Amino acid sequence: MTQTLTIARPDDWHLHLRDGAMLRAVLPETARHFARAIIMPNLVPPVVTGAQAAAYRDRILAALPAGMAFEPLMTLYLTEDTDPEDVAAAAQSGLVKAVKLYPAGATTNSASGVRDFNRVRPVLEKMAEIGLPLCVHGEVTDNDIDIFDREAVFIDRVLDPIRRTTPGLRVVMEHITTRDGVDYVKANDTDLGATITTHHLVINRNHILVGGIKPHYYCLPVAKREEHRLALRAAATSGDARFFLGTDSAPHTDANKETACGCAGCFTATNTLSILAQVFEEENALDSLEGFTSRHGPAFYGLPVNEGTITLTRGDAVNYPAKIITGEGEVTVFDPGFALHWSVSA
Ligand SMILES: NC(=O)N[C@@H](CC(=O)O)C(=O)O
Ligand SMILES: [Zn+2]
Ligand SMILES: [Zn+2]
Repeated sequence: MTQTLTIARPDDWHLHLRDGAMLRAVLPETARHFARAIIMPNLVPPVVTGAQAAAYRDRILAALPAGMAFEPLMTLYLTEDTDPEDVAAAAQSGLVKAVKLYPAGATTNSASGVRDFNRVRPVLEKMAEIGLPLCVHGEVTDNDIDIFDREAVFIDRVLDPIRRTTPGLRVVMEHITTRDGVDYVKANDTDLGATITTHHLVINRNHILVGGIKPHYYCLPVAKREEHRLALRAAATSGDARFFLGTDSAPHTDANKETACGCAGCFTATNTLSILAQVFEEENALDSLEGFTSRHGPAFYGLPVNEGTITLTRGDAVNYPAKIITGEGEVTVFDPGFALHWSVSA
């Protein structure tokens, strides 16, 4: 018997599209299945102003192949020089749906991020006033904090104080990787949500390191112990609307991944929905998949659920390319380590 599942067309609430030739190559991988995505602003130079976001949005739409529909939901990269009035104008025009906080040095292209959180206080207060969400890369950057502890320490030292001193600020904890992140979200009823990636539901830190180093499993925040992966799977499949899909699909060329100092990021746009269907099936939670991929995110952002649908069909092994060819070089598609058997059709 063929099993099928039709759900509202998904959105991706955390996506890296890059620019130029890379953008042209990776955009169709997302637009094939997703109606909208929150577009991360960590280009070089970063997307800081409303004018830069408008120009980036135009470049994304120009890169979209004919016949494909996709709506980029733009974000601004928060710096210590960000002008609260520029943020407010970009939000009020409908162009910008969130502001992204990168602690300086935490991840790819975060050098222009925030060092002194007091300096962005006026922007955060303006955002709380107008209801514009803050998307947070939640890791401290202190040298003396172990990389596997950086998310939990960020929650205590940075995130919780920001939320306490900025009542009404709506926050998305991006790509949570720990039980601590799950618990923090669950302990707070209002103004807080979290995205969970596809790859953090599949890999733990052993996958990166056991049997040889696997650069294509290296991302930030780095995958943690198995108990944390299980906490993420429980949260994603629970039906709790505070948790929603942000793939964090983050293309880097193989040359930049397979090297002595490799870039962080997993490229999952191509096979995310097949992987997620399998994860939710394994957790006996296929009826919660639509909430995670298509309903909880729009609810948090105050946007309508997409009208279109996609259908997932369980059948023979699904074929997907091992690599995407781009004008900058090849990009390896995330390998979940098991055969996939849910295919996607529009
Ligand atoms: N997740 C990653 O490992 N990398 C992202 C940046 C980010 O989301 O932190 C990237 O832009 O490559
Ligand atoms: Zn990040
Ligand atoms: Zn990211």
